Amino acid sequence: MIEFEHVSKRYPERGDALKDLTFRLEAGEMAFLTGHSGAGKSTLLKLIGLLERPSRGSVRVGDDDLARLPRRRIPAHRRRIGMVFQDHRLLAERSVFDNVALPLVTAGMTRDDIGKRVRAALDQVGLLKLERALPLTLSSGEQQRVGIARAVVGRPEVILADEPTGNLDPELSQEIFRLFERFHQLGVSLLIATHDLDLIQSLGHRTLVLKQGRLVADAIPRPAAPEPGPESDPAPAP
Ligand SMILES: Nc1ncnc2c1ncn2[C@@H]1O[C@H](COP(=O)(O)OP(=O)(O)OP(=O)(O)O)[C@@H](O)[C@H]1O
Repeated sequence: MIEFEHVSKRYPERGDALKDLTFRLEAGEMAFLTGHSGAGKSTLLKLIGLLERPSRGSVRVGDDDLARLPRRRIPAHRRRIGMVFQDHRLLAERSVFDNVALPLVTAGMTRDDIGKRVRAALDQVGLLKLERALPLTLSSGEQQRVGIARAVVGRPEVILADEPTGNLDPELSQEIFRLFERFHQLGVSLLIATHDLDLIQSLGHRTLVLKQGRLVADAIPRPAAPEPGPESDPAPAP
């Protein structure tokens, strides 16, 4: 569960990025976050990952009020969250395996456990055969799947994705969103910031819309009505 209560975020040099946001994402829920460039999407995700702190209001993740989380528990909090970025942020000189292993190495896991977890994560994203490859030898869709494997390798409760398909064509974007839906079916909570309105519309999950830092809509989009065909044309007058 993620809960924002009257959250505002002000960057001293730029002013308000988020204004009085209140919403709740239930455990296991999948939702999209959309809005114009500069609307505050990345800032909202950063508050959940504790990469930024709110200026006002409270953010809760599970039982934790993030403002009261002791410093020593911040690494454990970050491990509950898998982050996926538009630009993958992979280490170019390290193999796919090493990139995915990184969060587990940082967490001090044993080599055996790391091997098992990394291969399971690569299997989930369909990249088991490429574990020795270097990221730059992969397509952008494959690189993004490595980024997703790295995000899920620690078995997070929450996945936050910031424009994960920003660099991908529509077919690869579909593939990435199908992967996210699979994690959703496994019980992971997901909040995905995206500009891809067609995909949002077609998938029919809850969508939060930000405009200049305010939450201006929170609803499940209905699929677009089909264009009226000839059979639905009104009968000609006799
Ligand atoms: N570290 C920062 N320091 C100062 N201002 C920032 C910082 N990060 C974001 N901002 C400002 O906060 C506002 C919201 O930015 P944010 O990146 O959250 O929007 P966004 O909706 O993710 O945009 P985009 O879709 O372009 O990524 C913008 O005006 C931006 O300039």
